[in-house]
Amino acid sequence: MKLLETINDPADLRQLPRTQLTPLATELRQFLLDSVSKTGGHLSSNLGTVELTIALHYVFNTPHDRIVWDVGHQTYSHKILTGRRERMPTLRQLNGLSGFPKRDESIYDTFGTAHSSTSISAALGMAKAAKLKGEDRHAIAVIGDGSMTAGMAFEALNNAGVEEDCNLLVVLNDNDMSISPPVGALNRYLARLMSGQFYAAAKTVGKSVLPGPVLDLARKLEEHAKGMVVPATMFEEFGFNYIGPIDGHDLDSLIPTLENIKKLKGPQFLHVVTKKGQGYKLAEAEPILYHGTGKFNPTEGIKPASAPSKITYTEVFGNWLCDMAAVDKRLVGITPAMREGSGMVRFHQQYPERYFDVGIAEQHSVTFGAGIATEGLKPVVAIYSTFLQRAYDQLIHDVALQNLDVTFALDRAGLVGADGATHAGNYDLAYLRCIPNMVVMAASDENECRQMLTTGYHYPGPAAIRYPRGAGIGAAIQPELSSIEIGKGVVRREGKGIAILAFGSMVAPSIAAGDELNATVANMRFVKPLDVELVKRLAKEHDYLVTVEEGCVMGGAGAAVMEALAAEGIAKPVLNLGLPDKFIDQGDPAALLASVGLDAKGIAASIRARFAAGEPRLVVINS
Ligand SMILES: Cc1ncc(C[n+]2csc(CCOP(=O)(O)OP(=O)(O)O)c2C)c(N)n1
Ligand SMILES: CC(=O)[C@@H](O)[C@H](O)COP(=O)(O)O
Ligand SMILES: [Mg+2]
Repeated sequence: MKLLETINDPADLRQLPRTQLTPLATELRQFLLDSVSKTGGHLSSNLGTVELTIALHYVFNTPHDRIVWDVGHQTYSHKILTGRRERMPTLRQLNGLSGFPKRDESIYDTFGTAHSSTSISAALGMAKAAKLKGEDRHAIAVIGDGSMTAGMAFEALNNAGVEEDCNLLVVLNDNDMSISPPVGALNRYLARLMSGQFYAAAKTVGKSVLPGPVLDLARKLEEHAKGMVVPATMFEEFGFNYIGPIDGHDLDSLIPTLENIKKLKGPQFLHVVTKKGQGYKLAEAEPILYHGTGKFNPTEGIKPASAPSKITYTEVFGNWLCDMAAVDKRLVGITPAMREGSGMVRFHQQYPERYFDVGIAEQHSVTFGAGIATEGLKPVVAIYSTFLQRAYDQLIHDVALQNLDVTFALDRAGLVGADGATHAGNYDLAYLRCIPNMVVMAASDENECRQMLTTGYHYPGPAAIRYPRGAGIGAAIQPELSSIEIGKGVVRREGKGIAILAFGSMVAPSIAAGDELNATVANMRFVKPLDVELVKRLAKEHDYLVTVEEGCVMGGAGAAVMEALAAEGIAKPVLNLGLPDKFIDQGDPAALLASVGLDAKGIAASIRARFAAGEPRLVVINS
């Protein structure tokens, strides 16, 4: 029997002699590779945290001691060691394991994560709560170097450093990578810490004291960290006891160091150095490619698609950005750490001086853009819908209130599939349309996306263009940079009785539903300003109105239509279709849409169900 198969709980792990941990790590890494190659998932980060995960569960008494994983995209080993090994084939699929920690999935998942940089705050809260309740436990935040760049992480450090009675351990998992190469001054600082003599010295110390007195090591480590290389690290200035850097793949360094730290009181900071993709040569060489993968053959590695696939919205944006930058020198492109995901690799190559990866710092990215706009340049902030949630006040206070000319390219709008509820861009229409000065557009196809980007770019105030993850309907894209009229929708299908007012990605399935019901279908294009004239006309010429959006129904585009009707004093039966008032977990995007009735069949069925009873005109439609 394989060692890994004997571990169904961290308590089993803690029974193993230390000598078995290295073979266990080898098995675990192989299991991870096999498993992720069959399901897809975040491979590079998980390969990098195998030893760290084993060491944390081995040394700490989980789940009594709390581990909070930042982002949580590196928790597959944690899932495997905490009783979920056999469910790994269901990872990131409908009704399967989440790709992130989830409190209702396991008692070992102490805090739900997926948006980065929350772990120190959450772990500090747990540590403080333990003190208040008189409970003796450790709280451990494991945070990557990329996630460490966010303001939230520093807000938490600032707070934690003075909480001297808290048993908080922050483990900085430093692999010198975000999704893309890391950026910024913190990265430089960490590189300086790592390049010092101390790294080698700490490893030697870790080994030489085994199995000697543990407190000795702690003292030695402290001496080294504080005196021999850097007088005081930034983390010590924050009030932490800084230990490291140590080799995060060396269990003989990790375990004694963690055992020592466990005995220390107050806020501790352990700096471990790991390699993204560790143990799988292809991922080590190309950690970005293997950051998030689909299914692949591990022997061959990820191969470029043989047949050209349909262009994605992300590519539409990336191409537009380069084309617009070529004709307008004022254009500046900003990404908060999502160069690849947002389609900005080519722009970075072609216009390095106008490209800004600001790190995982969504709030800063928006206000940075606002500052650039005040000087007459034209910032385009490319940001996933879900991550713009982080920068809501910046959007209102810094951009919209001053009516600054910032264009927001909102990728991953609507359901995103395998990442699930944490990453779904379901709220943007609702949270954007209530902000004065904003223009808010939802693209229904690739060409319209390009036109909307141009329209938003030329609009002299804040404008947001939302588009979904993946490919669109395959519309031909016109090369010119043409605009559309702001606040005007278009009727795409003339029918009778029912008018479907569709937004963005819901236009195509609404047309198919319209064909089935002989309904009129309008592509509304703008959520703000809404085409009120079109709404009035459709209301006048039809008996029933239906709004359809891939966004939350509450407060969304359909609500905008209802408000317009009320403001005009028009009473009309209206059905609002969109995402329900619940979080939707991971799964195949098409299946998820169908599950909430947002495919053509579901739209038609909802319309029939809503308007059939006692509505004679529908008898005509159905006949
Ligand atoms: C608030 C937020 N912004 C962006 C992301 C997208 N994202 C996920 S992982 C990641 C890189 C994180 O780097 P690091 O913490 O160093 O972990 P690593 O991937 O190196 O293991 C980014 C940018 C996110 N999850 N949350
Ligand atoms: C963990 C995380 O936030 C990212 O890695 C995210 O999963 C990327 O999503 P996309 O695959 O949609 O770019
Ligand atoms: Mg990293």
